[in-house]
Amino acid sequence: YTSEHLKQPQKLDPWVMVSEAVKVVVRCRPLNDREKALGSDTVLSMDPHRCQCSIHRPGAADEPPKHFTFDGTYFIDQTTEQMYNETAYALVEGVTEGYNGTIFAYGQTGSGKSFTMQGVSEPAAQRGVIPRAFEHVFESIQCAENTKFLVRASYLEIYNEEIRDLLGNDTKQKMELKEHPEHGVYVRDLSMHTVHNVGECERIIEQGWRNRAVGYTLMNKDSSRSHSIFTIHLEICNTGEHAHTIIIIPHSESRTNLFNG
Ligand SMILES: Nc1ncnc2c1ncn2[C@@H]1O[C@H](COP(=O)(O)OP(=O)(O)OP(=O)(O)O)[C@@H](O)[C@H]1O
Repeated sequence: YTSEHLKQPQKLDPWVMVSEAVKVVVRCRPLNDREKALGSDTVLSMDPHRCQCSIHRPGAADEPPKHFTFDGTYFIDQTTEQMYNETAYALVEGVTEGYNGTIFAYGQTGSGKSFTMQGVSEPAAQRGVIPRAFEHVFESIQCAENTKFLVRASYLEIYNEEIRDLLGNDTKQKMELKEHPEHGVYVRDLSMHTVHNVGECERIIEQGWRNRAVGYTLMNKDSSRSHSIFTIHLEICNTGEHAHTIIIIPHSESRTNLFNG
């Protein structure tokens, strides 16, 4: 977080919510060119061993910093590779064993959600959580013996509190949210697409990305209204178990090609 974020303290409140099933990690991005040009201070420091981050009030050197503790802290010099290996790896591995898992990126516009989730192709250590999860799932499937997997993907967008199927025949159609007594909340008639390899996953996510509502990159009221959920559903044949991982993809129209852009 930079001094600009501190001007909106309500953005900092709901951080600490840790239980056995939920892990919260925080990542700090470097100052961007605009912030450097404005002469902004870096107000955050991190102690990775204590998983603690400290925020200093800009221009108040005498004031003690405020400390917040997380399950993991990633400062500007740490990579998505490191973060994936330490936080996401076990969750995705669990999915291939029949557990559900969710990776959720939360943060103010421009804070680095897309950078972390979709990532960049170069350097390789900064490839995103999503392409890493695809590779991880298909590698695990190939290594599994005596087990067959059916992998399907769905992709929806919530915009202005309306749900749309980004991979459906009519991507403008408003979808209905339903609740099943056993399986919980689901979107009726959401399309599911079988995928056989990483390349197919990447193509399908690109296709959905192009179908998203546009015009909400800037830090304005519309930005917070758009959320999208990409889900990989894994059906494991020999046990009859069903599992799925849900990956929330942050909104951004600035990246036209998720994996090569
Ligand atoms: N860890 C990082 N290292 C280097 N650059 C980063 C890092 N995190 C983010 N950036 C850069 O900061 C800018 C904003 O990041 P990004 O687009 O990921 O934000 P966002 O949270 O997805 O924003 P929005 O909600 O508006 O879509 C981008 O130019 C991105 O490349």
